[in-house]
Amino acid sequence: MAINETLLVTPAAMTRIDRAAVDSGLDGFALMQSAGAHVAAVAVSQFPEMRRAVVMCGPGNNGGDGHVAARLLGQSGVHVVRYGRQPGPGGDAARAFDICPGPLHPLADWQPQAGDVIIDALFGAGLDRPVSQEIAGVIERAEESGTPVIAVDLPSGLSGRTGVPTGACFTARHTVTFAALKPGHLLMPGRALCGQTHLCDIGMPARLICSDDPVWRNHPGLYREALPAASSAQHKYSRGHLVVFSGPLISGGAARLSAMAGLRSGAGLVTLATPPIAVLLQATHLTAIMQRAIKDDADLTDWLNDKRISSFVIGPGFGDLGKARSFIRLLADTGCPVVLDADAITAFASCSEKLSNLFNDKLRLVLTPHEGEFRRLFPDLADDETLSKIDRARMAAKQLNAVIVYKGADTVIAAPDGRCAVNADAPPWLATAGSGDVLGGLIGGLLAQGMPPFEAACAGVAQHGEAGTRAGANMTAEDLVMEIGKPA
Ligand SMILES: NC(=O)C1=CN([C@@H]2O[C@H](COP(=O)(O)OP(=O)(O)OC[C@H]3O[C@@H](n4cnc5c(N)ncnc54)[C@H](OP(=O)(O)O)[C@@H]3O)[C@@H](O)[C@H]2O)[C@H](O)CC1
Ligand SMILES: [K+]
Repeated sequence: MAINETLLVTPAAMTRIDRAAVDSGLDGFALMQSAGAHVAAVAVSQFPEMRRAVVMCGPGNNGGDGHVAARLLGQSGVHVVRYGRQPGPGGDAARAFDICPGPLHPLADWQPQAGDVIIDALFGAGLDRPVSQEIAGVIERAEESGTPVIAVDLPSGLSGRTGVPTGACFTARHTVTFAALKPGHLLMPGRALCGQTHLCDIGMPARLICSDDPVWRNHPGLYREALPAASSAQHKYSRGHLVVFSGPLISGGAARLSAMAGLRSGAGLVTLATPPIAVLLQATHLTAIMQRAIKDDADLTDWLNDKRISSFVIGPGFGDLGKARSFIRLLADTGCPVVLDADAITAFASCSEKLSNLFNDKLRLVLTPHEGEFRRLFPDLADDETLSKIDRARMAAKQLNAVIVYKGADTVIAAPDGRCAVNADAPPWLATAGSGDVLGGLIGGLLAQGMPPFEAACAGVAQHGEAGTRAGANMTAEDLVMEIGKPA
């Protein structure tokens, strides 16, 4: 018996798991009884002031969980009213319906009353189309009346695969789900529509909660063993040398944030490669970070003969898109890991194939696009509404032979071999100017210390979130940088 807190299981995979459980001799009805009991327990504990449990039941097993919850709530003295559709004969849901006393009213009859709490057991993993007009009307009434909703497995209307509603959708205060989370519980807007998600153990054996195409919640198990270990035998060059490219006079701050983040991540040295015109200005701001004046391709080619450089970050505040493209071509020839952010991503807008040819020797390219930058590079993927953010990131990673860090409140990290993680632990105040520059530098610094790209990206995203949490609301990107590398 278990839950898996780090594996994300699609609704289709969860259906296969359910089937495997029953095939292996487990009692499907017992799983449903346990699911319904967890729902009832959340209702009672979260809404002690509840006057009426309004249990809305759909035709499938999600509805079955609802009938179980209704029966248990009734037995514990809660006033229960049930709405919805009777399940077809023969299955577990029919059994749950049969043993739950009291009438089942047509859904459209529900009129909100003070003290109502809705238990939404209309659709869960089986949702495969937009909800009907009738249900959309009920959802609207629930919203207008402010009636709190507890969703069973998923808020009805939300795709558990994509995290995007198929049409109208409940907004839940709590969602009670079972055995493992689905992508839709973490991807936006799904995570917000779920409210607080409770992952409950219903007795599914741990050996069955698996996937042949795993997507993970970002967690230390993905990168812990690859983290750089400080040793007394090291000198500064052996701890890695990160180079960050600075833009012109007006936008040099972004590269400074990246450089500081790289240094705080543990890299031994960080050098800003700065256009000559901005060297003096940057020098007034820098202490531990070194500088090298780099005017053009010739300067850069000359410098790149120095084999003590370990990784590069280019893009934050860089400005000149043509220059970015030609610099990136030169960086590709070094064989070192490279992080492309901001302007370095935009530099390949609608011509991502030019980039894919440059880094196809081994995995050493990391891109950190936000939504707009991703769309610029991959307009077809961004516009394909059948794809989830996970699908998009994975396809982009494959196309470019790169690790894609598709940023947002639900940052997705994908590698070309299909490895994929969703980060859901960053505080909302990370969405602030300069925060992305910090992330790029942090990942660049971990790469400089020899971490492989997927692990460096997962660790960088996690450490970025942890630093944000320590820095607190209203932090600035400067505050964020100073929290990197501090103990949790
Ligand atoms: N994870 C577990 O271990 C357990 C999960 N349980 C619960 O089971 C549901 C999944 O149950 P399932 O019967 O597979 O699916 P649903 O109840 O979500 O949907 C049932 C059918 O509804 C139809 N459908 C789908 N979308 C719509 C829509 N928009 N409008 C109308 N009808 C819709 C569809 O059937 P059709 O024949 O009409 O196509 C669905 O098949 C899971 O979410 C958990 O709550 C178990 O109880 C315990 C174990
Ligand atoms: K539901």
